[in-house]
Amino acid sequence: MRSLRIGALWVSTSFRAAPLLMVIATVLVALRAVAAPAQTFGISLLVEGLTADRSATITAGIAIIVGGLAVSFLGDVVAWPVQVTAEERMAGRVHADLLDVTTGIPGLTQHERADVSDRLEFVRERAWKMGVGSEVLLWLFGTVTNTVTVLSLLGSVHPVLLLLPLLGMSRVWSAYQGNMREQQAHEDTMPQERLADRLIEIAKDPRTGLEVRVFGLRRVLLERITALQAERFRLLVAAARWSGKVDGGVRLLFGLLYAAAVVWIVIRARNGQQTAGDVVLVLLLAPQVDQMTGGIAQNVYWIGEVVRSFSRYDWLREYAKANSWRRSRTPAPRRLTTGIELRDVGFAYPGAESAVLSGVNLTVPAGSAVALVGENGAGKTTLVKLLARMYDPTSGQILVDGVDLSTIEPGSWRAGMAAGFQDFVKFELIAREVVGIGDVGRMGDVTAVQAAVRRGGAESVVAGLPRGLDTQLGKKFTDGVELSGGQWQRFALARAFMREKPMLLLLDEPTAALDPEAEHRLYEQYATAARDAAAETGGITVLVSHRFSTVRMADLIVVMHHGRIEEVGSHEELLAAGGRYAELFELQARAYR
Ligand SMILES: Nc1ncnc2c1ncn2[C@@H]1O[C@H](COP(=O)(O)OP(=O)(O)OP(=O)(O)O)[C@@H](O)[C@H]1O
Repeated sequence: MRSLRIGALWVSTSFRAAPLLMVIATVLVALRAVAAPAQTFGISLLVEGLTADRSATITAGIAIIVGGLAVSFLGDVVAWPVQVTAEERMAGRVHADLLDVTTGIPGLTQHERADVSDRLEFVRERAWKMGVGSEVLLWLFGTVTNTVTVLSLLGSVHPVLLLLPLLGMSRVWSAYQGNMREQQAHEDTMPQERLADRLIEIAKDPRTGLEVRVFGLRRVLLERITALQAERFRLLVAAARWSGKVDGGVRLLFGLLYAAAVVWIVIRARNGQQTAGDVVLVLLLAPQVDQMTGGIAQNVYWIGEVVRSFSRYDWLREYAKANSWRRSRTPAPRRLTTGIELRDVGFAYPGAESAVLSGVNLTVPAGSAVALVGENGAGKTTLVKLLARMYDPTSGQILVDGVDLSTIEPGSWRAGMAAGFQDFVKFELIAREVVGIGDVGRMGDVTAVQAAVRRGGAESVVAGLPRGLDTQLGKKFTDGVELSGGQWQRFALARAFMREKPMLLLLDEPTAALDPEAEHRLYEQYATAARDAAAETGGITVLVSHRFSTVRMADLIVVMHHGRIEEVGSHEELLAAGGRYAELFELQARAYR
């Protein structure tokens, strides 16, 4: 059942990529596959006509030879460009499909589970092999047509000769076994390959270059990479040796049988049991059989690769379907009336044994700004990710105006959300796009982009760019401008402020690269605007910061400790309570005095 589905996926993807071209290519391939054996048959007719002096047979023979030649010529001229274009379309289609399926998965679980992310990586890396699917499909069709024609001709001379292609198939078997072994070796050495690649990246990436040099890691990295590669090559070479030996033996055996068949048919002809035309036919067809089985043997690898690639792609589609949160259909509310409530929320990262959050109970009223504080690893970012619904809680519920977040359609929930993170992405685009993508629908609206730049405090950065908002950012481009960490961060903030009145604004240390004063100014400015917007939409702001001068501006401060909520209240309430918050606040205040 699954193999049928994979076969159908292969054929349908090929024809969907270039329908007309594939139909033309299929017809041409069929004609070419029949042309060579037909010409051989024409030659045997010609010989027979000449030896028996039958002009009708001679004419038929010549007509078939000339027809075959014409078809081969036409096929050679037209088929090539048609096939190349179809292949290009197929490669494009496969990459687009793959990207569509992968980015369509709404959650992040697939990145957390090593087994899933390994398979995902494997699908991506080997995607180009699906891209040759149309070529292999056409080849397969041509080979089947060619085989049927050759077999009918051989069988018409003597059925025993059908053993020849049958035995030739042992070459296909040996090639298949060899390829399976080599493929297995490749899969077995994937962890070493990936680790070596990662270490190579660390060794040469300018972003890691600083630490690599400061700590003198070059030698350690090189030794690790060499050891990993040596281990990999050892396994790969062992597999290649095995298939070389088996295939060589089988080919030798086939060659001997082929020689015996030729001798046998000549003896029969001398005894008057076969005609001269038959001998010619076998002599000319035997190399074609050899070529055919050799071709199949060589291409078995590619058939296997294409089938394997499509079966991985099929797995990905099934995985995406199972993780598409299809049942989350409720549209997100357009404005919040009560707020967000976390009811006994617990969470463990996929594949992790211990819980990162447990027993989290919290009510965030609509229109309020809440700050999450706590030591490193307390679970603040994790809570933010749950609110963005990157994952669902492993226990408990998050209720949005009383509706379970896990039932809300993820796209509509995120459409009402804006976010800025500490580990923001440096999108190497044009400055105006770097900000504009914060609200794709208004990306082209220059006024909106300028307003977001103002809100994110990025005006001075834009003013310093040679072409202002039209400057290409990033050093991968010849005329691209590279920014400092803080300047990139201001752009990330501006991006977060593109959506003017979000229902949920998540700010997870998006100002960590700014100096405390700049951060304070920015939040003061932002807080006033947010209050106005919140009155209209009931929007909630969730802020994570280690700076108490910022945190104190929030309506509600949540102190987290070891994945639990320890204290909740306003700045004044928490100071008066004299708990962890008061202690941490005092520590930080003293440091600044
Ligand atoms: N993707 C992940 N997979 C497994 N564990 C994770 C993952 N991300 C974070 N953790 C673990 O979850 C715990 C909480 O991490 P989290 O990032 O939520 O803390 P945080 O309070 O935001 O810390 P910080 O102040 O350092 O940003 C940590 O112990 C961390 O090791």
